[in-house]
Parts: sequence; structure tokens; C-alpha cells
Amino acid sequence: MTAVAERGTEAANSARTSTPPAREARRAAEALAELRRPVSWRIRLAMALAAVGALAALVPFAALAELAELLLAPGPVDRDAVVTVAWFVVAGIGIRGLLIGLALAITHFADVDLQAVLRRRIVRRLSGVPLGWFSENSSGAVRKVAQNDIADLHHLVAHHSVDMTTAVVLPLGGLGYLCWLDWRLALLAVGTLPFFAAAYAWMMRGYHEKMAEMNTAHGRISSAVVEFVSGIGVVKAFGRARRAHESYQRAAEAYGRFFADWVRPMLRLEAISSMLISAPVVGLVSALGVVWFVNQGWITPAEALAGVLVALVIPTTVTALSFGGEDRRVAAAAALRLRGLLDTPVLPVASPSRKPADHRVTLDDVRFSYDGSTDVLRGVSLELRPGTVTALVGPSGSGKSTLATLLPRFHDVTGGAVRIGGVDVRDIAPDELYRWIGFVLQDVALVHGTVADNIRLGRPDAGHDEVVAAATAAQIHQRITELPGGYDTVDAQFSGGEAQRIAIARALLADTPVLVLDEATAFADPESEAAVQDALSELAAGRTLLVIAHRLRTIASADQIVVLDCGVVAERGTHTELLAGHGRYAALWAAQEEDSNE
Ligand SMILES: Nc1ncnc2c1ncn2[C@@H]1O[C@H](COP(=O)(O)OP(=O)(O)OP(=O)(O)O)[C@@H](O)[C@H]1O
Repeated sequence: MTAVAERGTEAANSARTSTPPAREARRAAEALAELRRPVSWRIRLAMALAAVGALAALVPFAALAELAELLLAPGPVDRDAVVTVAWFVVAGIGIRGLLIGLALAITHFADVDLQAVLRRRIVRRLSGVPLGWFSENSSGAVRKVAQNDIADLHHLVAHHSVDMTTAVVLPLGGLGYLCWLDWRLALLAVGTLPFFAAAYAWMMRGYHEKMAEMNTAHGRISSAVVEFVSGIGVVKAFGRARRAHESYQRAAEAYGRFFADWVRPMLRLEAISSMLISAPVVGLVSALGVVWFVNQGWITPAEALAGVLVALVIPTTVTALSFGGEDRRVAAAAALRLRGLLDTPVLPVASPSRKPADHRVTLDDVRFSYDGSTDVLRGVSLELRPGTVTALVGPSGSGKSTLATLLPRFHDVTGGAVRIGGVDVRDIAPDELYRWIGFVLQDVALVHGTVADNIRLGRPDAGHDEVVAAATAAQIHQRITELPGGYDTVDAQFSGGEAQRIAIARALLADTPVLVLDEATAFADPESEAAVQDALSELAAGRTLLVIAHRLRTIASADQIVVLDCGVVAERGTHTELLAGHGRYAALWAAQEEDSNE
């Protein structure tokens, strides 16, 4: 594979998820500069040291030329001078090693500090974003930014500046030295570069268009793989595995053909261009040139040696410079994503925070839209009295979950207000708000740790007896005692219904006066549904409870049942009142009863 295409493949690999389009390149570079700012002075210091180190690396070349001068001089060899020159060689190598090592140590420490700063900034930012943001952004995507993208910056901060400084200063210093000896030597050292540059430019013709094609082809392969893997169960069950595999094969073959068509004509050119800056060719051209220069009487043989030695440095720096550009692009793309994460809008925090008078919840003409144009809730007004259970029912997509998440401020209303004890939830600081309101949502998240740790999330200072009492009330104690390590079992595997009872135990321990339960029985089998129901009745005592349930039987005894339809309250009342009304609730009830009798 040619170096250009290989770099292209690397770029394409990152491009599928990361490389910004050309118009975003400037924004990416700005993001990179901004993120690096906390350590920029240290990077500059390291670059200065690397520059001096690169110049020190030239001392041995000059010293070797001097040595040749001494050895080729007629008459006896001046031993003292030879020893002095040898010391210069050693000193040059030593100082270079020391300074470059020091520069790299500075950039590595800077990188460690920068990573810590960025991770702290991410944590600080994410702790202020609305909880709803986490439902819309997968933890995998956040982890990718927090880990991979910060790691992508590592190479740039820890290596790139030092490597690039050396790659620029070393040849420039060398050429300056050659100019000082004889300008023709400097010209000779870069003699093959114009041919290399021309061949490279020829190879790069249409590079961006080809890269776009390559990204598309990569994208096709990726979606064929994702399609195949994510739907493997269905695909196999319906005997379509061969067909699904064929679509991957077609995408892979098309990519292979495109790549071969692009790369094949470049291979010869690539071979020639890399030969032009390879050490043997550069050395040979320089050697032939300097012999001619010596014969012309323009330079001495010792100067000829210096010319060849410096010319040999050029190829390594050209390669380093061209790969350095790609490193910078990858880091800039990572910086752009990090910038995006750090710019995530945070929830406005009330200052000073107000305290609710009691745990009565009122929704006053609440409107909400996710996208700013379509209203999911269109003027919902409700009152949830302390010590009562309000059940929210309605067809799928009617806005039940959305409404429930407005109480704990997963999102802020776009119109109207949600109040607890007469205070708008937006006027209550998050810490205070979560002392008043708890929630058990559809997807119960269990964190890495013991069962007790998971329950204790509700109140970290709770004693073991309190954890057991909460688990018992949540109807999950028995199941926990059956685990090999009981409450100390790490990463226990629970069914959906069991996990919900763990979450209920957590909510019981947190002991918040207002509780929101979304689909609390969604995963439950009939047996665990009954257990979850018992746990719920435990929760209801003295609290303001808002429950969303699909199975109407589980909420038939609620104090108030609210039927939501297309974001508005269609009906409200007790089970008996609503049945008597023969409206939507009565129809839903009849349908569910019919289903359960079948
Ligand atoms: N994060 C989101 N971003 C954009 N739209 C959303 C989001 N979550 C829900 N919606 C949309 O809002 C509307 C109401 O959804 P919601 O989940 O609140 O309904 P639901 O009554 O709880 O439905 P279900 O009973 O199926 O859970 C739907 O049209 C849904 O597509």
C-alpha cells in the first residue's frame, strides 16, 4: 500500500467518526488551541529546548568535518586537537539527548496535567447538564469523547511539538551551516526535494475527492457490518444470514475495487518519490556532487564530508513533517468533539434556591417541546396532593414519560410551570430538588459495585440495617439473600422486575416526599409484578406519588387517574368515575380486560 493511501486509510478510519469536514478545520484548530491553552507555555518551553537540542545535534557533524580536516592535513596529526574535536562530538550528542529528553519530559507532564484538567472540566460540565441529556446521549458516546479523544490529544501534546520542532530546526540549521561553508553544498543537500515534491503533488491530485469516496465506501461496509451484527438474531431466525452476509461482501468488494483503482497507478510513482528522499539516493547524489565540487576546487574534502552528512538528515525530517500533519488533523478533530461536549448547555441553577412549603405538586398549563417546534405536551394542568397516588395512562407516545421527567427537571418546561410546594422547580437548586423528589424510571441503572452499594445510592450514609429494611419493604430482600454473597455480591444479575425493586429500595432509602415511577412494572412477570405492587403501596404512604403504568389493573386503586392523549389531559377521575364515563379510559380498560381473559 502506498504511504499516501495508507495515510488516507488511517484518515478514513478516523474520518468515519471524527475527521471534521474542510470547513470545520479552522474551528477544529481553534478548539485545539483553546484546549491546549492551560499547558501552552510548557509546550513552548519544550519547543525551545528541542530547538536548542536540534542545533546541538548538528555539532557532531561539524566536529566530524573538523576531524576530517585534521586527519587529512599534511604532517603529523595534532592529537590534542583530535581529542578536543572528539569531545565536541560527545558533547553534541549528550546535550542533544539531554535537551530532547527534558523537552519530552516537560510535554509528558504537561499532557498528564492537561488530561486531568480536561477530565475535571468534563465532569464539572456534565454534572450541570439536564438529566434528560443523558437519556439522549449514550454513555458509550460520552465515554468515547472522555477517553479516546483525550487520548488522541496525547500524541499532539506529548510528542508532536517536540518532534516537529526537531524536524524543522535540524534541517534548517544544517542547511544554514552548509550555506556558511558553501551555498552550493546547501543546494546539493536539497537537490532531490523538488522532484519528490513534484511527484508527491502529482499523487495528491484529487486527494480530497478520493477521500470522500473512501469515507463513503467505508461507511457502506460499516453499516453492512452493523446491520448484520445487530440484527443477527432476526436474520438467523428467518434464514437470511446468507443474504445479509452478501450485502457486506458486496460493500467490501466495491471498496476493494475502488481502492485498487486508486492505489495501483500510484504505486510506481510512490516508489520513485520515496526513493528520491531515501538515505541511499540522497547520499549518492550528495557524494557525486561533492566529488565534483572538490574537483572544481569549490570546497575542501572535509567540507564535502559535512555536506554529505547533513544531506542524510533531510529524508528523515521530510517523513516526520508529512506524518506530523496527519497527527495534528486527528488531534484537531478530537479537540472539536471535546469542545462540543464542554459546550453542552447546562441547566440554569437558581440562586438563591427556594424551599418548597410542602410536597404538593402542581402542573400549571405545562407545555414542552424537544425540538422547539413540535409540542409534545400542550397545556397540561394537574394537581398531585400529598399522600395521594396519581396514575398517568394513555396511548404510546401521548407524552406520559415526558411529563414525568419534567418533575425532576430532566428538561425544563417550554411553557407554564411545574411547582412543588408552591415553588417553581426552576427556582430550586438541584441538590435541594433531589431531596424532595425521587424517581424510578423505565431503564433502571445498576452501577458497578455490591447490591448494598446500589441500594445505598439513595442515601450513602445509611447503615446496613436500614439497607435491609428498604430492601424488605421493596420486596427484594429474599432474592438478595439467595445471592452467593448476599448484600455484598458484586455486579449481581437481576431481571428487569428485580432491578426495579432494587431501584424502589433505593428510593425508599432516599425517602423523598415526592416520587415519580415510570413504567414501574414494565419488565415484571405476574409474580414480580405483584411484588412490585406491594413495594409501591409501601412507597405511597404519606408521599405524593406519580405512577405511569401500562397495565391499568396496577393503578385501579389510584386516587386520581389522568388519561393523556396527544399531549393533553383527555380525562381524569377515579377508576370508578372513569369507567362510568364510558370514555377513553373505559375503552382501554375493556380492551385490557379482554386481553387478559383470552
Ligand atoms: N428524547 C426525545 N427527543 C425527541 N422526541 C422525543 C424524545 N422522547 C420522546 N419523544 C417524543 O415525544 C412524544 C411523547 O413521548 P413519550 O415517551 O413521553 O410518550 P409515552 O406516552 O411515555 O409513550 P410510551 O407509553 O410508549 O412510553 C413521542 O412522540 C416521542 O417520539
